Amino acid sequence: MGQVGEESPSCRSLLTYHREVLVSKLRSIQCVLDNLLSSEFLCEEEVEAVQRTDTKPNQVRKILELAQCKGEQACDFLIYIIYTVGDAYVDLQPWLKEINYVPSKDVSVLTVENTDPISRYSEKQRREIGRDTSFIMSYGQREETRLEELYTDTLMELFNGANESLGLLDTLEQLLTDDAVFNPQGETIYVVGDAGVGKSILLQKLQNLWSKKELVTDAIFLFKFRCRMFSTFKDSEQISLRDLLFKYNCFPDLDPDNEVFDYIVRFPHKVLFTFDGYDEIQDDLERYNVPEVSSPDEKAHPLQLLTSLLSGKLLQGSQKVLTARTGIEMQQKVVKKKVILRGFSPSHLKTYIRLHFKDQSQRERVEIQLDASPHLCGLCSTPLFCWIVFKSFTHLHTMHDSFELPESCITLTDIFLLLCEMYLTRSAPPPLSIQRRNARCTAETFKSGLKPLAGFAKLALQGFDKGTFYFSQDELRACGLTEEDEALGFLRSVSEYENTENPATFEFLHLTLQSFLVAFGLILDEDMPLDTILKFFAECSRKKKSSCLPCDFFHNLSPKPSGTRGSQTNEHLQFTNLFLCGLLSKPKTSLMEQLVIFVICFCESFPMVR
Ligand SMILES: Nc1ncnc2c1ncn2[C@@H]1O[C@H](COP(=O)(O)OP(=O)(O)OP(=O)(O)O)[C@@H](O)[C@H]1O
Repeated sequence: MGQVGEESPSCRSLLTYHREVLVSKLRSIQCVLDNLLSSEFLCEEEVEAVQRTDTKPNQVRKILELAQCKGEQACDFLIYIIYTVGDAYVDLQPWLKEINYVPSKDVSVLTVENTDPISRYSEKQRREIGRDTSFIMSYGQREETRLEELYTDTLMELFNGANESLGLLDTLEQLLTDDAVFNPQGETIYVVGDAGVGKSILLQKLQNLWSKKELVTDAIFLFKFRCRMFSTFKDSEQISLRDLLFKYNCFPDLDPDNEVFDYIVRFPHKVLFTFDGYDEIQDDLERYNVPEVSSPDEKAHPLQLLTSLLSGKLLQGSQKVLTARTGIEMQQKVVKKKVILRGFSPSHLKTYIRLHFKDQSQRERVEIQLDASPHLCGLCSTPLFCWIVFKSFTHLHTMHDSFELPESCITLTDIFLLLCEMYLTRSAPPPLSIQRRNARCTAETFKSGLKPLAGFAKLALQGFDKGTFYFSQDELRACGLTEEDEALGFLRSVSEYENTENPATFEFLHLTLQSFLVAFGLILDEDMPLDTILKFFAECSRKKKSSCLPCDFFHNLSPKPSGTRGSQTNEHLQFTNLFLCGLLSKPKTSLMEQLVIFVICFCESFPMVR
């Protein structure tokens, strides 16, 4: 029997005294019925009789009557279900406090299974998010690394509204706390950082911790979005908030009464959102410039739903973490807390080296080389570049005994050339020891892999041209890329929920790689007159000064198909620009000249870059 103090009333009488509260607040009837049935307090016929009863309040009345007929233990167990499945019976938790409910020994030994749609949905999300976030995806399809084996903390600096530093965050969890909130009316935690500094991985870590219930938060639901997904909708498309949440994350099972969505609307603070890559939709937002939505039942364009969520017009009080590249400004009134990611500190870098290199001799070798090259060390503070350098080092070192990292003045272009070289040598069989000793010849590697490289360059260029980041297998084939090429590592597959409207399944490993390949393709194209490339620079710098809408240059080169929208930011063009400079710089001219001559001689073997 439930103990409610010394002179505690029986559970049976509690159900009578508090009938009104119970009738109005007991939701999730199915969970109560399932448990009363499995513990044999009710039989199948009685459960069916409840289900046949017309309204919810009448169903509750019927359950109360049945429990009271069955006796004290059945009533006790009914209250115990409400007590145990707290998530489902949120509204009745104050009532349990009011009656000072403490479960009796008799019912505590009985098993309660949580079959409530809300808890079930939360568990489903945790399972799916756990599965989706356990690996670092950028390692290509054939070589994934577990997040927990490689995730390394990075420097996270807090700022206030006046962009004054408030110091460093000690742990990832502090991101969600109220510390350093400079605008309590704001709704969004804004995380910014340069390309490749680890914004997406930070969100992935946060999501992974949540999936394992290791994140200190009240949120029982987590919805994760990549912002670029919001640009894939047609201008005229309108969807409901419900569809946005469930269709692009996961659907609640066995929820005929829409309880999950109703719960989200009633308890938004139980929801955590992560939105990655706000910079990727800046142009669309500016162009769209539409009023926000304030009703969760109203259909609207997904971009409207996004801005309404971020501002708190929809689901006010839900927690939202938004990432963007440095330089993208958000409306101050929306931001409650701002964090700038600074990449690896020297000690983080040491940890990352330890995690990355299991082989001690390789680890020591890399440490020595990094210590000797502050320039390389500086580049390695950006996790993406660090990963490329380490990955290339590991791979090329297994191919060639003599491989060392470039000693001084290594540039970003060198890093991306190294990455391409690594991918192109990947498909080669493991070298015999005699071959390993042969000197590494970068130009030969590029020549032998030029066909797929030209294909990827063409694909990258087409993507920039159309303002898309996703590619279908047909588009790959049209660029001359084979199934084997897909696995080289340049591309990774897109998560199934990110783009369900679109058959596209691939994206480049990272946008900076796409920028690099665009630059590579522009130079490789023997039909590309020099003045066009020069025009590119002029165009790019003019765009920088003016409105920062970068797509016009590409529009000039080829007309943009109707219905597509340019959403790259100027930064992607700036990266391409930077790589063009790098590839045309003196130290690289010999390699590029050899490749261009090679393309001209064997023209018919290559998918034309343009
Ligand atoms: N904290 C980290 N620990 C280990 N590796 C990391 C970390 N952060 C980033 N990386 C590596 O760097 C790569 C790029 O990181 P990420 O995609 O998160 O960058 P980003 O800041 O989101 O870049 P962008 O703005 O271009 O989207 C990851 O795929 C991973 O290999």
